[in-house]
Amino acid sequence: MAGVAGRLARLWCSGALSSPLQVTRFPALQLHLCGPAMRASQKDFENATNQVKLLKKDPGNEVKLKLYALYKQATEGPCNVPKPGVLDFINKAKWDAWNALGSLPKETARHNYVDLVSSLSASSESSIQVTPAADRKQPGSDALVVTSQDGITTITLNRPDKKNALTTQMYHDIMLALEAASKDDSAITVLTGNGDYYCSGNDLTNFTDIPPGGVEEKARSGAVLLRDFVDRFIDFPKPLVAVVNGPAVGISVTILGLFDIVYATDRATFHTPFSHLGQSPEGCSSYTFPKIMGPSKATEMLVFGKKLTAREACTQGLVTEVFPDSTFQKEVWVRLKAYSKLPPNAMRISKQVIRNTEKEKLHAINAEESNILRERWLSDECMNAVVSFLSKKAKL
Ligand SMILES: CCCCC/C=C/C(=O)SCCNC(=O)CCNC(=O)[C@H](O)C(C)(C)COP(=O)(O)OP(=O)(O)OC[C@H]1O[C@@H](n2cnc3c(N)ncnc32)[C@H](O)[C@@H]1OP(=O)(O)O
Repeated sequence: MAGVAGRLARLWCSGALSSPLQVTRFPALQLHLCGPAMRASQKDFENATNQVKLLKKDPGNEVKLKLYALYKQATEGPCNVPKPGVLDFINKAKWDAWNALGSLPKETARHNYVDLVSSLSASSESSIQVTPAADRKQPGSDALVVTSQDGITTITLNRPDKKNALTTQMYHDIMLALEAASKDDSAITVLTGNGDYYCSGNDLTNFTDIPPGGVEEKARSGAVLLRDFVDRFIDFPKPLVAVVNGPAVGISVTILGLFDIVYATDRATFHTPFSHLGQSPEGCSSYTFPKIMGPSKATEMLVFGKKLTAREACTQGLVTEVFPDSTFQKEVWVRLKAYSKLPPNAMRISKQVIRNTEKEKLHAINAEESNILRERWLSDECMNAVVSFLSKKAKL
């Protein structure tokens, strides 16, 4: 290793690697330096298919047909299915678009698809980063989108119409995404939301899916899920950043105490209405919040459900920095891209030094909070609050 590093250092100092033209003399390096503009890899393509799901603006039928045709050509080759009947308008339009690509090679179609998606992302003022290549299994549904670029793996909650409320499937998918991110080659991992909310917390309809074992069984499995979920945040080995793009509620707030950095738009609010819901704190907040902001401020939030503005949360240490909403995405991602270029092993080790002494304690607190919540979920107070929300009588 030292030999390779030394040789590279000498080459760098001699100027041999300073010009992009000269890089072509080093094929192994060229592999790492060629981006989508030169050749769209399978990873770029997969990532583009995920980016499409995050477009904010509907690109219109013509572009959607183009995307469809290029996708089919890239994955299946030239059109190979019978032409639909004239009255089957939609399928005929799709067939025509695909068929029009003739014998365009799969690789060219893949490249054109990536280019098209990239131009749409740039023009859609998406709040989501443009993100190629992610070498990972994608989650089971579109409600979570995982992308990787510039040394940053981004996990995006993508249920904007439900304010990014967390379904049971999403808890599982986030755990899988964190597991993959802990092992991938990114330096930093980000959790963020798509749309006007960061996250409205636990999806209250999760409570309606009662298994054959009844509500006790439901509460037991919920507590196991909660404990596993929070454990992943406690153990996450790399710098973990929350990009809080809007209001945050419930568990999406409590776990912020386990993040290394929390950036928030000035539009964000932080709300943990556990008493209103007949519930009790989770995500280790019964420990991290008093530690971060002192016991009485923590009590205002966790017991009395006081909603904090982003600036208040920053003053109290829960948020690292607040940005004006108009420049939030731009400023935050520029900052994170710069951080992601720092030596990843050093960052990982420094995080461990900061966090490891508390890990055991946090696991014990998580176990205790999950047990207490299991009881709370069976209480009349909690059941009434959930029924009230579901019957549209109550909102926070
Ligand atoms: C297994 C682990 C368990 C961990 C324990 C976790 C605890 C928590 O997270 S407690 C916090 C639970 N969250 C809430 O109580 C929030 C409930 N939601 C609301 O009070 C409001 O929806 C709002 C304040 C978040 C937003 O209000 P508004 O801007 O007026 O928007 P709508 O209410 O019309 O919401 C749009 C749409 O989204 C649905 N929705 C929002 N939040 C949730 C949620 N948490 N669970 C389920 N559904 C949610 C809402 O019902 C609307 O749906 P449609 O009516 O179908 O349009």
